[in-house]
This record gives sequence, structure tokens and C-alpha cells, in this order.
Amino acid sequence: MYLMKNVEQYAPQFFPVKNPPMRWAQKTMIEKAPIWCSVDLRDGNQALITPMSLDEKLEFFRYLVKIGFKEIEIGFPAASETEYEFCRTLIENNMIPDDVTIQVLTQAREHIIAKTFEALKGAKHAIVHLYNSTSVAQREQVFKKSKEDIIKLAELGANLCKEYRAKTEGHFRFEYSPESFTGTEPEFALEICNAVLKIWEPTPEDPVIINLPVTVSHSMPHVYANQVEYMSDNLYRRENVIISLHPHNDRGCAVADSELGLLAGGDRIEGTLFGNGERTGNVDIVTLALNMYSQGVDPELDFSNMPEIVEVYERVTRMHVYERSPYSGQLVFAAFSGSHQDAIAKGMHWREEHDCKHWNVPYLPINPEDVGRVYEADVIRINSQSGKGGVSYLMETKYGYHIPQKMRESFGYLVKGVSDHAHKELLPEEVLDIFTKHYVNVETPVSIPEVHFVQKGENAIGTEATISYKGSTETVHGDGNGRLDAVSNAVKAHLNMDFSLTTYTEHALEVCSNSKAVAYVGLEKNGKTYWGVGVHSDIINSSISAFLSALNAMLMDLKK
Ligand SMILES: CC(=O)SCCNC(=O)CCNC(=O)[C@H](O)C(C)(C)COP(=O)(O)OP(=O)(O)OC[C@H]1O[C@@H](n2cnc3c(N)ncnc32)[C@H](O)[C@@H]1OP(=O)(O)O
Ligand SMILES: CC(C)C(=O)C(=O)O
Ligand SMILES: [Mg+2]
Repeated sequence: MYLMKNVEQYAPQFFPVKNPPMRWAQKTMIEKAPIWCSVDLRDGNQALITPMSLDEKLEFFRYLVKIGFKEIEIGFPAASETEYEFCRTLIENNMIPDDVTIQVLTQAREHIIAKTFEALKGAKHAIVHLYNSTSVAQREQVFKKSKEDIIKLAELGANLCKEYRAKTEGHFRFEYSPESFTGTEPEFALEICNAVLKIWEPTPEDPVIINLPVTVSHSMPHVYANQVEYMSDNLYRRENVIISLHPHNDRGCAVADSELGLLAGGDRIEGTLFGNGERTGNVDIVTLALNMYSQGVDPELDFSNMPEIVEVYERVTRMHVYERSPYSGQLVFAAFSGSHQDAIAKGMHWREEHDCKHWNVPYLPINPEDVGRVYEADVIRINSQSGKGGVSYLMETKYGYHIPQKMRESFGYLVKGVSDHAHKELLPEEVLDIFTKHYVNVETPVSIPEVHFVQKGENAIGTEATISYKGSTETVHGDGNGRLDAVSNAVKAHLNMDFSLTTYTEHALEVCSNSKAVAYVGLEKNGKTYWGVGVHSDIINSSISAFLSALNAMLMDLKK
């Protein structure tokens, strides 16, 4: 018995290439950026609940130009007034930079082609993108036409485009898409593309784009790569043809389809920012480009200010960038878990110490700063899964505290406990607050309001300390081999208790541009270590405060 009863109605709907050479499978990397074409304003827009307004489209267009797109499909001008107006606004207001080519989509129907060319009047250059469906399902169910008739439809469209181009001023190139390519037999897809190419006769000066859309994804990515390789090997005048890939993400494979398709002969990618588009989306160009970037290949697009890109995109499309979207999601660089944080913190230190030329910090495929993300806010995030490494890294990078190795565990568990009980993430300020309240300059139950020292020999110091404890204040004396030792001995004698000072470290601390000294003290009693921190403008005061803080932690614990 099947858990999902309808499984039997499904069968593979794709047409694999027979005996594919699979030369692409020998390659391991995409070595140069493809030609990028953003289809955000067309494919992306047609998939929005509320399509973008004219102003929103204009803003998005300008932003795509800023990112570095040189080819932008701006819409389907024959589809609606807004689409038409948008095209006219760009042209009439000279808003298209000379190095940017707009692209428009049209069906193979005369009135639609006529309207498309009318929309393009005055454009210096443009790509006219003609499509018709070629898949078995569409031929049978939608067009109810034979293969021959479908080829005739494509030829009609190609001829009409040629005629209208001849009548319109401007430098226009052509693109043809056998829509639903992945549901089409490869031999038929080749036949129809070659029929169109024979009408358009591509030359080096007038190359034609053949776009191979994964309109609906039916197969694993290597099947698509074989189809692309087959087309690339057999297209008429291949040398003057630009093979474009247009994957959709129905199987979650759009990025893989694009990458393998590029290895297999693709020259160009049509996709959208963050993968917006019909159903599960188009290929996410951000991911594709930054995948290349992470291997040292210049993607020729600028994604260095991801927070701004996300803001513009979310505002104009009313879509949301998923928190786990590669490179762009709010949480993709965040490490909550202790061992990840620890490795990142160590990796960052390693990098500083070894002046590494290549980025190889564990768990971070790229430097988050390269896409405008901030370490403290975006990388090490603290909750009950966090550990000492991450918490200490945060205290060091955000607040300048170099917590001694031996103290880190105590602090790590303290923070984890707070987060666990509150059942929430702790902000850096909250972590600092726990640190301050628990360790820094703690003056109860014991405080030392006054202390004096006298040098008694080369390694001998005497102290006179005023100690307040349980409501009484007394002046006591002690000797030691240093100031802290002398104070510690005076306190031990006064309280009639024993403990040993196991850790002492100190360093300078910048607090609001004032330099202070911070000291850390570890006191051990009955096999347990108690920690204290002192912060003061004077290092002697810092060390005594650190000592007292540790002592007070011990006394409070012994009282329990
Ligand atoms: C995979 C993709 O993303 S393809 C792009 C899809 N995008 C869009 O469709 C958005 C814009 N489209 C529209 O606004 C409308 O569909 C228009 C304005 C283009 C056309 O509108 P209408 O003619 O009113 O309606 P509609 O789209 O339903 O037309 C369907 C007819 O066109 C035919 N047709 C569909 N696609 C094509 C094509 N590429 N070439 C030629 N004919 C086509 C259909 O077979 C059908 O024919 P029929 O009238 O003989 O049954
Ligand atoms: C118009 C075509 C290229 C398309 O968007 C698709 O097939 O997905
Ligand atoms: Mg599409």
C-alpha cells in the first residue's frame, strides 16, 4: 500500500538524449561569467500576486542596471497597458544606458508581434524574444497541432519578426525559445530551432539567441545538461548562436540545471534575483553568480550590498527573501551552534595571524563582508546551542574583552543557561550584560574601599587594606610577593579561609574611546574555580576588583 495513493499516475515526462557524449561531465568549474539576462521585469513580474506598477518597474530597472546587468527583459509589451507604457517610458525618456540592451517577449501571433515592434520604436537596440510551446503535452492539449504545424507556427513568427525588424529603425537582435523545451523530444527541439535559425540566418554581426527553457523541470540536472550539449553540437550555424538557459525551479534544481547547462555549452543565463518566477521560481542569479565568486571567478555582477538589494527587491515585488536563501537570506551566515562558532572564531584568528590570501574560514563559503553583511550582527548569534568559542569571540570582537581560555567554559555555560531558560536568542548587549553583572567589579558581600602598599624588599610587598564584610569594616595587613598576593593574603587571614589564585591576566580595554585596564582572576577552592573581572582606569584597582569579584563569587557559592 502506498502512503500517497496517487503515485501510480506519475511517470517521467522527459526525453533523454540517446547515448549522450557527456563531455561536460569532465569539467569541474565554470571558468567565466555567462552573459546574464535578468527576466525579473517579465518572468518575475508575471508571477507576482500584484504585478509591479510603472514606478516600481522603473526603480527595479535602474537597480538591475546598477547591479551590472547588460541585458534585461523588460516585459511583454503586447500584454497590457502597463507593460507597453513601461517600454515606452524607458525609450522616450532615454533611460536605457548605451551598454544595456532591453529584451521584450512576444508570441508567434501577428497582432502581438506588430504591437511589440510598435512598443520598441525609437529604441537604439533591443532583443525581440519569440516563443512558442513545443512540448508533447502542449502540442496535444493546447495547440492541438502536429509537429509540422508547430514548426509552421514558429516559422510564421520568425518571418514576421524579420519583416517587422526590416520596417523598424534600430539595431534589433532575435531570440527564439522552444518553450517547454524539457518536455520536448530533443530531435524535435533541434528541428524547430534550426527551422527558425534558417529564417534568421545568424551571422557574427547578428548572432541569434536560442533559449532552452526548463519551463517546467521534469528531470535531474544531468539530463538537461545532455539536452543542452546535444543542441550545442547540432544547431545550425552554432558559431553565430548564443545558447541561453532559462531554468525554472520545480524540482529545486534550477541552479544545478544552470551550472551543468553552462558546462554543456550554455553561453547565457536568463534568471531573476532570488529566484522569483512562476511556481517555484526561476533560477536565482544571486546564487549562481556568487557560486562562481566563491571559486574565484568574477561574476561581473555586483552583489556587494546585499541588504540594500534585498530591501529594494522586497519592496517592489512584495515578495520575501527566505532566511535560508543562499548568500542573501538573513540567517545564511549565522552560526548559532557552538562547534560552528568555535571553528569560525578560530578560523578568523588563523586568518589574522597567517595573513591568508585565500578565504577558507570553516563554515563560511564566502566572507560575509563581501556581500555587505556584518560579523557581529550576522555571523555569531547566541542561543542555547551556542558554546564558549562563539560567546568569547563575540565579547572580543564587539566589546574588546579577551576572556582567558580557562574562564571561557564558565562564561559559555552561564550564557547558554540564560538563553535556555528564556528560550530565546540573546542579543550581544544581553550577553555583555550577563558578563558584567556576573563577573565585573562585584563588591558584595566583600569590598575593599581603601588599600595602601609598602615595598618591603625586592620581591616583598606589604598591604594595609580596609575590608568591609557583613556590616563591619576593619583595616587589616598582609604581605606577599606582589600587590595582589598581599591583598589575597590579608583577606585569607581576615576571613580565615584558604583558596589559591590560579589565573591572572590583564589587557587594555577601549571603552567609549577611553582606555581602561581589564584584569581577570581565577580563584580555586575545593577543586572549583571562581572567576572575577575588574575594569578600572588603574591596573592595580582592576586587579583587586577582579580578585574581589572572584572571591565574592566563591563566598556566594559557599553560602548556598
Ligand atoms: C512560459 C512563459 O512564461 S510564456 C509567457 C507567458 N506570459 C504571459 O502570457 C503574460 C502575458 N500574456 C498575456 O497578457 C496574454 O496571454 C496575451 C495578451 C499575450 C494574449 O492574450 P489573449 O490572446 O487574449 O489570450 P491567451 O493568452 O489566452 O491566448 C491563447 C491563444 O494564443 C495561442 N498561443 C499561446 N502562446 C502562443 C505563442 N507563443 N505563439 C502563438 N500562439 C500562442 C494559444 O494556442 C491560444 O490560441 P487559441 O486562441 O487558438 O486557442
Ligand atoms: C518565455 C519562456 C522562455 C519562458 O519564460 C519559459 O519557458 O519559462
Ligand atoms: Mg520562464
